[in-house]
Amino acid sequence: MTHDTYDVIVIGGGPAGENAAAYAIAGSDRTAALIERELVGGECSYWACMPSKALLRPAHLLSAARAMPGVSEGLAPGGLKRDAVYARRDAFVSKHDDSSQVQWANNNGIEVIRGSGRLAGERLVRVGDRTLQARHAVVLATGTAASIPDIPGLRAAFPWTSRDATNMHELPKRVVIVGGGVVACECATWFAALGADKVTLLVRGQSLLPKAEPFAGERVASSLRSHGVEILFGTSPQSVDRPAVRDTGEGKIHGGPVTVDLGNSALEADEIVVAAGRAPSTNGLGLATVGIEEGRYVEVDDHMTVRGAKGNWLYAVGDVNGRSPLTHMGKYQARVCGDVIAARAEGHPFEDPKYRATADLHQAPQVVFTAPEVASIGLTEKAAASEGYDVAIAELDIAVAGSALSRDDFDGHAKLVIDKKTRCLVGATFVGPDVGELIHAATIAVVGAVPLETLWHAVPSFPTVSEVWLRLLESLRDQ
Ligand SMILES: Cc1cc2nc3c(=O)[nH]c(=O)nc-3n(C[C@H](O)[C@H](O)[C@H](O)COP(=O)(O)OP(=O)(O)OC[C@H]3O[C@@H](n4cnc5c(N)ncnc54)[C@H](O)[C@@H]3O)c2cc1C
Ligand SMILES: NC(=O)c1ccc[n+]([C@@H]2O[C@H](COP(=O)([O-])OP(=O)(O)OC[C@H]3O[C@@H](n4cnc5c(N)ncnc54)[C@H](O)[C@@H]3O)[C@@H](O)[C@H]2O)c1
Repeated sequence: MTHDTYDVIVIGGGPAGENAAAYAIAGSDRTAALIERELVGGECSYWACMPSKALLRPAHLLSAARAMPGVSEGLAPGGLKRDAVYARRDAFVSKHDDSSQVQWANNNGIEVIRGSGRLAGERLVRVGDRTLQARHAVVLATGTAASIPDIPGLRAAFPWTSRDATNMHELPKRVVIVGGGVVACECATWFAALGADKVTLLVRGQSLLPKAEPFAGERVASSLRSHGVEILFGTSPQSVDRPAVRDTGEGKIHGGPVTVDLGNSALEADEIVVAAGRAPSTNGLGLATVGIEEGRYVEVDDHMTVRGAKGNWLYAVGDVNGRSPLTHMGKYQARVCGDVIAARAEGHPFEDPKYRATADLHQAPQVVFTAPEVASIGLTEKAAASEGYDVAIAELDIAVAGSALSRDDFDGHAKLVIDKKTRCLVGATFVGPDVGELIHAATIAVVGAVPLETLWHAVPSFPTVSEVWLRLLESLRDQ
């Protein structure tokens, strides 16, 4: 057995782990090991953000082209060319070859160790038959995995998860999706756009995207329906039956037809996709060896230090801490974490705001790449009320010169949530084509605590979709 010592050991080489390692040793002679059991780059690069957005973008472009006189007439008949879309997606996931990310790590002084890492006591990590010792810090960045609900027959039916849906090579003609959250809505969008005959969403609640402003879920539902997607609210599978299950590989149809019992009725499909949330990848991580409970999100303070572990050497960043399961917020936490590790290692004070994650709980932006897109930052009206804010609301359809020019069928809606006491935004939501590009202005207004009186002087260019800001501010002039 060999013992190796590093200044920093990171378990999990997704976007959060990579950034924590890089920031913790940047500009120093500290050493870092990054332990990864699959591919460096993590879920985001190969099975989540990148492939899903690569599948969705062609659908958005085709829809915009179809709505534009002078362009639509020149389009070839039929829909998207599936093989070309898959080929571009495969390029974005580097055909599941992580050598360029390993090269990036090496160029930044990080040693990549292949294998499954687990804690073995204070500052000790086991990987294979090696025991590694950390001088300064161990960072947990192991992410999450898809949850499979405990529905009789579901697991045995070998359902698709988001890994298969994002890496699909075969299109199930009839597909049932369990869930009504972000993954379910994005998946339904690309299945319909790529030519599935029947897409059915089984939503146990009464709305899509329940964490967003209600109008967002309503607009996405109405658009999905207009593309032939059936949405069954208040519905959860009672049991699932698939007599012929085959391990055909990722993104290939996993056997014969699936029957989903809905209680009063049954549905038959060629594939069932589970999009019912995520669970933290902490089982087998050895948390018990340092007194932390396994199988739960790892709780951290704002420095990303794990609560309950003595001695300020154990950190957790990204999805595994459950604070804000988005790539950009995991990377933000990783930058904070890396800077804190560096400051502690060098004996510097770390009182400055850059050493504390303050934006990931209530000031996180998110773009859901459905058609229409849903872009939001901060608190919804309901969340602001439950946080005790007395709020003013500005809300209107996005109907400005810029939107009319961008596409003939532009249909969008915007809402601002303003704290009456400070006259600053605490939340904003935009729904419409390409509104993802509007959200950073709102993020700056929320995080920068820019009062309405100052925002008035931030004049949007004519004719852009951003002119909606002027309309929203005008609607607040008497409040
Ligand atoms: C379908 C889908 C689409 C998404 N789209 C977006 C999007 O558009 N934008 C966005 O911001 N977010 C999106 N997300 C969320 C995003 O993928 C996650 O927030 C992000 O991947 C979290 O990064 P992470 O580094 O914390 O974890 P991960 O990316 O999950 O990486 C964790 C890594 O740790 C490794 N690992 C786990 N346990 C061990 C161990 N014991 N030893 C060694 N290695 C281990 C894993 O193999 C993995 O590589 C999407 C998620 C899904 C499912
Ligand atoms: N564009 C993006 O930013 C993006 C895209 C995809 C995923 N993500 C992130 O990835 C994470 C996972 O997304 P998700 O959609 O899987 O989770 P989610 O929490 O957004 O949605 C889960 C859905 O599954 C349903 N569900 C849960 N258990 C169920 C059960 N037993 N039976 C029936 N339905 C059940 C819930 O009611 C909910 O509708 C989220 O944090 C999301 O923000 C982000």
